[in-house]
Amino acid sequence: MLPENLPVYPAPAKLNLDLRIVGRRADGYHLLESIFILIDWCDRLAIVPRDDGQIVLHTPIDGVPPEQDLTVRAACALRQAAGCLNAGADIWLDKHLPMGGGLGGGSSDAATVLIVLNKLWNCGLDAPALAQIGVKLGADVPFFLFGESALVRGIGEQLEAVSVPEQWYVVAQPACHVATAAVFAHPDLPRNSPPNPAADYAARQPFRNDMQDIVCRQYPQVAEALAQLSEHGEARMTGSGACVFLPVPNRERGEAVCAALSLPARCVRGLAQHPLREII
Ligand SMILES: C[C@@](CO)(OP(=O)(O)O)[C@H](O)COP(=O)(O)OP(=O)(O)OC[C@H]1O[C@@H](n2ccc(N)nc2=O)[C@H](O)[C@@H]1O
Ligand SMILES: Nc1ncnc2c1ncn2[C@@H]1O[C@H](COP(=O)(O)OP(=O)(O)O)[C@@H](O)[C@H]1O
Repeated sequence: MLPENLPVYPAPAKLNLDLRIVGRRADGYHLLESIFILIDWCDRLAIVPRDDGQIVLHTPIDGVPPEQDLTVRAACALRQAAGCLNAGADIWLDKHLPMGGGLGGGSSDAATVLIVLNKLWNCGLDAPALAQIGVKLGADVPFFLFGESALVRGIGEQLEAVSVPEQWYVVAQPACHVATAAVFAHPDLPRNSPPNPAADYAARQPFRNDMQDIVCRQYPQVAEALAQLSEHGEARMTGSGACVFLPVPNRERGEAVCAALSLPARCVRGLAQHPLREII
């Protein structure tokens, strides 16, 4: 899928271990408090600069026009912000993460492009400048640029590091795509969880996801996936779904749970840091 002999840049997925809606902005966007972690399930990208000013995605995704792909939008936004208007790039994306699954794949792809092209084009932008570009592409992009477990607040732009114990997870993939905007617009969505600014893994427990009940009502496949996973422990939905996850003590246990489910699932490990952390 990627050309041979080129460096491969990973774009890891995220899980929302805890997700609360604590209010709403004047423009209708919801204010969240969420513990985000990175996991070792990744899209893979190859990125090579070109000097004719063109940004070419060689691997368009079915149903996503290249100019709307978050990789291309990230490259264009960086070029604009850095003022290097003649910079171009060849981009190849080897997509592994389910789309619209609440795993943040598109945002992570965008973050990886920002990190890598900031170096390859010698833009010299610092992390806050990249995050400012990123949040306009997607609410989860600043988290991927932050590069470690975080308490994320606002709509995704306020980040604070959180120490999360090393952990394995089973991630199960119901056969549906959740329309995030419709879930946020639902009249019965809980919007008033009490704010709790403590960036502390233990103090925030028990974890929950304020979007989960509405999504389960509207998508029986998500409810069924949660019911199956819950037979093995405390399962929850990630983001606005559709994927659901279960913490497990080790890989062996995770593989055994996957084998017992009747839907696609994989055992993944939490990452302490983004694999590109050293070049962020
Ligand atoms: C809830 C999270 C948690 O990570 O879900 P996932 O997308 O990862 O599942 C994200 O914050 C999702 O943010 P984002 O990725 O920007 O959502 P989008 O699909 O772009 O938003 C679609 C629509 O949902 C509403 N929206 C989105 C984010 C937010 N904090 N409040 C909102 O009210 C807005 O109407 C927006 O136009
Ligand atoms: N590179 C990309 N990868 C995934 N989705 C993309 C990409 N570029 C644009 N999109 C669009 O963004 C939507 C949300 O993608 P994704 O980040 O995978 O979901 P989620 O926010 O639920 O984790 C997709 O349905 C797709 O239309």
